[in-house]
Amino acid sequence: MSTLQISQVSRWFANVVAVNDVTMTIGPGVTGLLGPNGAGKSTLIHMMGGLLGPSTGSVTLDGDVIWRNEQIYRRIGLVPEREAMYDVVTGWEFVLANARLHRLPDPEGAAERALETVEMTGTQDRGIAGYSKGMKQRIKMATALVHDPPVLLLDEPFNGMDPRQRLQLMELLREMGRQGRTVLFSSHILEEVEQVASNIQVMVAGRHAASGDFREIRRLMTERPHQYTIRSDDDRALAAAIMTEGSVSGVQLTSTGRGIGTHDGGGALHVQATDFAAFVRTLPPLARRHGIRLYEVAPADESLESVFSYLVSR
Ligand SMILES: Nc1ncnc2c1ncn2[C@@H]1O[C@H](COP(=O)(O)OP(=O)(O)OP(=O)(O)O)[C@@H](O)[C@H]1O
Repeated sequence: MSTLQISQVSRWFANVVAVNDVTMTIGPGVTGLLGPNGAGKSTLIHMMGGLLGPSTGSVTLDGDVIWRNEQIYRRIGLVPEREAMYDVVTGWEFVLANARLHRLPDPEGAAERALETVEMTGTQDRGIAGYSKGMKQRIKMATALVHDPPVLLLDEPFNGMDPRQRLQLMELLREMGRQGRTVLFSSHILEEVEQVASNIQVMVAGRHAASGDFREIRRLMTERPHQYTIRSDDDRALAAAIMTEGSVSGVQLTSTGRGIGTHDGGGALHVQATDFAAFVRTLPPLARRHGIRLYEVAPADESLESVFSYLVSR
């Protein structure tokens, strides 16, 4: 059982701060590292995998510093995001070469086991150049697993996979977690992370924004104030009616200048609801009671960015 500890870690590149004062603990089982593009996930994974050193702070595995510690690399397997591989060799040759680089006592046996784990024995003698994205991903996975490491790090492993390959990889990661390995993978898709990870760490703009199981992360996201844009045949009357609702914390009317109160095609009502479920439930009967016709109710801030910025600003 292995534990990665990231303590007050920052990493910058010239004047770009990629990772900003992050502290987190990653234990056995599957952890999802969730965050939008540019959040610093790859940089953090590279530091955990020993490819990069932190500018400040420390990254350790079971108490041992990872950076420039050759001995520790035997305990870590890293599946990088980039595609580049030695296309001229076969899957078997590639995995075997990695087994030899690790100076394993039985490189052939290790390569065979790793290829079996990722279900690539049937196609292991074909050139990598002819593999699909998912197959390449599995070969990368086999090279990361060839020395049977207790820690497995994967950078955006589901990118470019078709649904079937995605399900297979999810099952493989779950299995690795069940075996007691410490598995961490990055993703920018909450649903993906939810399905595999028992623990989620959220990163936004280089900072550690939240952590917990998917229920806690979901709750943080759904209980945040929701913004809606509403169009109706009488926005002004609707605004007045909505203001009496307990689930609403703010109402604002905008118009195109042709008069508020009648639907002129450009005006709208902007509502901030604190209780998302209650608001959605009460709006239609409320409009009916006041004889107002609803044309459109649209969430105004459903982008991933806004969800994450909310998490960060808590
Ligand atoms: N080698 C580098 N040199 C300069 N800037 C870098 C370098 N590596 C990362 N960055 C910058 O650090 C920030 C975080 O990048 P990082 O790749 O870690 O994020 P990410 O969450 O993995 O995003 P993505 O999913 O797009 O890879 C970005 O602004 C990126 O441009």
